[in-house]
Amino acid sequence: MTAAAHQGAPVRPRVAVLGAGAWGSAMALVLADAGADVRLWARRPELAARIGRDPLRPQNPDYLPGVVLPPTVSATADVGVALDGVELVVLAVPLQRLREQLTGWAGRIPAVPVVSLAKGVETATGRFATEVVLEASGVPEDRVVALSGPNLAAEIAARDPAATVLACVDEDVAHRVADLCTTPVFRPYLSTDRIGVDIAGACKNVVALAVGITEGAGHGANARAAILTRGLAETTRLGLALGANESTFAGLAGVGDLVATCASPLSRNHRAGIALGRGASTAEALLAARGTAEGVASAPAVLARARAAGVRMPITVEVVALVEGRTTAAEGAERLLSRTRTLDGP
Ligand SMILES: NC(=O)C1=CN([C@@H]2O[C@H](COP(=O)(O)OP(=O)(O)OC[C@H]3O[C@@H](n4cnc5c(N)ncnc54)[C@H](OP(=O)(O)O)[C@@H]3O)[C@@H](O)[C@H]2O)C=CC1
Ligand SMILES: O=C(CO)COP(=O)(O)O
Repeated sequence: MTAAAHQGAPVRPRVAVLGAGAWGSAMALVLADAGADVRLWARRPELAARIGRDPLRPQNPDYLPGVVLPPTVSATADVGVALDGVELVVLAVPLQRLREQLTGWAGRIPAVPVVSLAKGVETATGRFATEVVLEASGVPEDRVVALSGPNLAAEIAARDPAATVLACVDEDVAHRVADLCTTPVFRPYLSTDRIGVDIAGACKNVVALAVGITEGAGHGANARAAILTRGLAETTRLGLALGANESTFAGLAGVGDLVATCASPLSRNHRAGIALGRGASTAEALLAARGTAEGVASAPAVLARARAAGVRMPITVEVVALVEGRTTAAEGAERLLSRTRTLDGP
């Protein structure tokens, strides 16, 4: 027994956050505020060193400039150190890099709940985030949790109030994770629709690109609302075809995240979309995003998955054509407006 436990001091749970970008660092802050000792893994040793330079005031200037993390967050570039003795693992690696990281960590992830933060579709396989986690880590489905919702990292790091969804086929596991990350300003809701939450998160980045494109092309609030709403309709259609619950798309991970991402200048996908709408190339738009804009790589994979399932996603079709340099924003808008009349709803 430790000296602290002898003296009756509460033992803080230990958790690992693997990935020290904006979202991993912001979630490290949430988990520490909720009472955990957090090991934040950075892939670059120099970033781990920079985060921990003043251990009483850890900071990640690369991704959350100006934010002082709680002193119960420590950074390391050694994944073994990060994972030692933890009761929760949080994966905060961008989706296109997730499989290679998980493969490298094979056999090292302890038998605890594993939370996936990524929002996207793997280009090579068409797999959504928790599908990649299941395949690449071997962690059983009843321990894999998708966390998604309107959660712009900079606002979370500023301790502005937010809500999120924790989805796991085993609701008790989602409850356990919620116990570890609930704070006075961060409120998780629970779901058992893991795949629905994943689909909602991946597709909202594509819709955020489309809304940004509309904005960058100079169109107003009516056009943006139409793209957001019809983007949600096609996302819901894909979700239903892939076995998700319709209610997920009306919830925080669906419409909630769309509203936040499509309205906020903090969203990297939104910023990339605005650049594309103004005529920038995809490479220029990715620079304008200033961070990971998952929608750009994910859009073709979403479309491939939709086509395989026989689902129409006309907005995604136009985003893909623009990202691949095969059309302009104006031509895309014209095609969307002249489509055969259809019913409203998914
Ligand atoms: N930021 C946000 O507001 C939110 C993000 N998300 C999702 O979270 C996920 C992570 O995004 P976020 O933290 O914002 O990303 P950032 O752009 O802030 O950070 C990128 C992270 O990816 C790492 N990285 C880059 N290349 C590789 C590689 N080859 N292998 C492993 N790691 C690599 C970077 O490490 P290094 O510094 O060493 O290059 C860094 O930790 C995304 O799927 C995103 O959609 C979800 C909700 C909110
Ligand atoms: O997912 C997010 C907010 O919920 C972050 O959006 P971006 O990746 O577009 O910045």
